[in-house]
Amino acid sequence: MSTSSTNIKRFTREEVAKHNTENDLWIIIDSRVYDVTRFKNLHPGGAFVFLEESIPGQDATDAFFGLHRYEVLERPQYKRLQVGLIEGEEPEIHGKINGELSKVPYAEPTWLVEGYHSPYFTDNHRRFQKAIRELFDEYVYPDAQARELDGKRPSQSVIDKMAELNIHAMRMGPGKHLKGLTLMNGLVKPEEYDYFHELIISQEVVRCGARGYGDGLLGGCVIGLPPVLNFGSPELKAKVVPEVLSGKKFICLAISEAHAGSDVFGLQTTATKTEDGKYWIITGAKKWITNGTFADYFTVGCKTEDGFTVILVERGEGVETKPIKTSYSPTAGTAYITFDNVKVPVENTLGQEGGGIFVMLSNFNHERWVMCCASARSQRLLIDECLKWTCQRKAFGKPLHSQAVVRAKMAGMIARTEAVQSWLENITHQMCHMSYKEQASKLAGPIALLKMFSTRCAQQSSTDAVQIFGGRAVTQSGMGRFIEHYHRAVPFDALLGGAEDVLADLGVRQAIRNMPKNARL
Ligand code: HEM
Repeated sequence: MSTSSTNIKRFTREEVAKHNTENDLWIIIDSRVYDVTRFKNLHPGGAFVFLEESIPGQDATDAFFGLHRYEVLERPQYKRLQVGLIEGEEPEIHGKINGELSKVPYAEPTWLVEGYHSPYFTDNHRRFQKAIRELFDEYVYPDAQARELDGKRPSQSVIDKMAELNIHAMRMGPGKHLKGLTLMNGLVKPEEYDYFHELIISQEVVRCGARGYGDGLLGGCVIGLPPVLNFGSPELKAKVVPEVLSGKKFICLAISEAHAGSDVFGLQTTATKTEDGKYWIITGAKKWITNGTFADYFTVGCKTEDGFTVILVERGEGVETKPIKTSYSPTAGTAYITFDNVKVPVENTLGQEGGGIFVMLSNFNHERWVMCCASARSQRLLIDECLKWTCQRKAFGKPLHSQAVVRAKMAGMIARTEAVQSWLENITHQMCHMSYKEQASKLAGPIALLKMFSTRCAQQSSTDAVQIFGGRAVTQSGMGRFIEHYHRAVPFDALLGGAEDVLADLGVRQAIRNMPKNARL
């Protein structure tokens, strides 16, 4: 036995082999030596596993990684079990390294993989991605894991950190609202900021693998603030926008109702004017409202005399929000909201009275495109998890990937993910070169079809991932915890922003409308 300069004791494998009894039991995992003599009786997997023939005093690396995620070794209570390292060896296995790109094939989009090229992303995008990833790995990822467990909304400290760098503002896309702001400590100038920068933020958020938290992290603002930005009066914007973008107040989009989801004309929440014409009186209920439980502002779709009108409501008398228990976590703050004779100044009307459909439609494209960014990136988590698992898990004496059926599932998963990202990058490029109006006329169909395609791919891949992980994909802890979470939450992706069939139909109807009158077979 020797002690290195870093004070870690070094043992030869022969020395470790002597600690091979029930009362003196050591094991080796990736060159690290663990004394599990006392721990074995507390081990969640039982004491007996340590007494099997191939374990006491021996290298248990393969046995360990067939049953545990790397993160188990990082927990402080287990780190303490390490008594030293093997002489002349260094640990090689690692879990997630903060800020780094995954080296697992297809786990990152091509533009981030060394040796590959992209016509769309510049060096500035690359520097931006690196800075965002470092920040999110350090602050967002740990908060996401903790909040998924306790169900609380994302910590204010994370929201403040993002506000400091103007990330909430950047999530609204390029535009006038960025003017004069310092973005990511000056890494990108407001006039340089484009949809590819925004795509990077939307894609990095979902790497935390916590779907409810992802929405909790001000998803409501991404869809609820644009109507204020684009259609609010200058006075209203001057009050609300800085409060929301600085993370001091929260906003959500409140359109869907128990009896009307995608069908905005079926809404029953009504807004009627007071006799003096100065106020709206709003009554009704909204359902499935992301961030609603903690929102201060509600961008509300209302039935009015002239049709459908969008009005900004501030939390106050007559507004009540109740949490809805969803298939993902309460972190998202999904709410059932009731408005009981809520009095709102008419100055809070967003856009024209009766022009609500225009307000909503102009919001849909960007909103659905953000959803595509998230869905496309989230599918890579499945690839990353499944490739690692199929390599480290041995069944019938061989790694899982030795089964052709497993490889075939992986092939589909990779092909679908790459197809979705490529189409997304193409559409993003179009957005960078089109006015908002052009985007509305030329891209509504393609974005709807991409969203439909992306979530179908995601659902197929998640079903395949469950098959690959087996029983582990249905438990909320352990090896398959991210797969379990993904599979549980993915149907939601396929609904928000319009159900798959509705979007598919929208895309094809637009194509039919654009058919040249003289085209014949
Ligand atoms: C320092 C060494 C070890 C630590 C700290 C440890 C810790 C844990 C923990 C925390 C769990 C709960 C599940 C999870 O969070 O993933 C677990 C489960 C388990 N462990 Fe270990 N373990 C160690 C070594 C081993 C070894 C060497 C074996 C096998 C030879 C083993 C077999 C199991 C089994 C069978 C389960 C149950 C797995 C399941 O429910 O899917 N463990 N262990």
